[in-house]
Amino acid sequence: MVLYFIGLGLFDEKDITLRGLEAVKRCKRIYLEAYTSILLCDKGKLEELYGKPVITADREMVESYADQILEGADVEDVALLVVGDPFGATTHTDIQLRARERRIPVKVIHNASVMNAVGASGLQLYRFGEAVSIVFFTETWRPTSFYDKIAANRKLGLHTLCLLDIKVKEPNFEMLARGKTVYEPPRYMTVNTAIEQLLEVEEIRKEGAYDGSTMCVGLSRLQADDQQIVAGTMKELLSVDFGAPLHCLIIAGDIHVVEEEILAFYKVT
Ligand SMILES: C[S@@+](CC[C@H](N)C(=O)[O-])C[C@H]1O[C@@H](n2cnc3c(N)ncnc32)[C@H](O)[C@@H]1O
Repeated sequence: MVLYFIGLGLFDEKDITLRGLEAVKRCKRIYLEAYTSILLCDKGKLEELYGKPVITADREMVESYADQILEGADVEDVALLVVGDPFGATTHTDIQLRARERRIPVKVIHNASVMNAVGASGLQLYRFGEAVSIVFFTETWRPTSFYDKIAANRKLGLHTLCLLDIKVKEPNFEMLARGKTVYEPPRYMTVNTAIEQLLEVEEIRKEGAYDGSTMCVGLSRLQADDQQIVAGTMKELLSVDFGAPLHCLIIAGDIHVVEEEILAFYKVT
């Protein structure tokens, strides 16, 4: 029997591949990785399409309770559905390794992923450096490891794909202090917040990795009918409304003449 990792694609229930759908129909148990799906996927619509129940697996379950998912996968097919591509920016290494240890065959059914932001932006894959994640700053936690990576990329003239934070299952700390566990609604980082944070870090580090005049491309809701791709300087993009989730950002390095022509179509108006 098989443990399937099945990509759901970038937007809604219609983006699963035919190969993915056939595999889902064979599976006895279907788990949905909750992390990005909370913002994008209507579990009810998936269940209607598949004609069977779908179990939400939060990150904790996927990472720490992989055994629950694997239980019985040696006698029946089990699927783990992941928004985007199963291995796009997350590798699910732990559950894969445990499946292999138990000699459960693993099959991956790929799909479109946030990595398609590269092509969608008109910038060229081979001119990209290391991707970074930008997480929400809090009063006490303002990690800036992305700064050095962006600086290194830009020194080499390379573009940087920035994945933006999603907060799921975040406890309300006031309630926690009163002994009650209540979760905040899920939230996602906008292109605007990402740029504000980036500029704040540049203001502190002052190493000139980028500034308000650095060319960027903001992308939101890729694959949706109302997807947005807008090119402009950091300062210009600050006032663009990118709409509903999800968002990501590309910080351009040196822009090739062909890339320039495509970016002109996406230029902020
Ligand atoms: C961990 S990554 C993506 C993982 C997913 N497995 C994949 O392959 O796309 C999640 C981040 O990618 C970006 N992202 C995902 N889907 C997107 C979309 N449709 N449009 C714009 N950005 C997206 C957001 O910044 C989001 O926080």
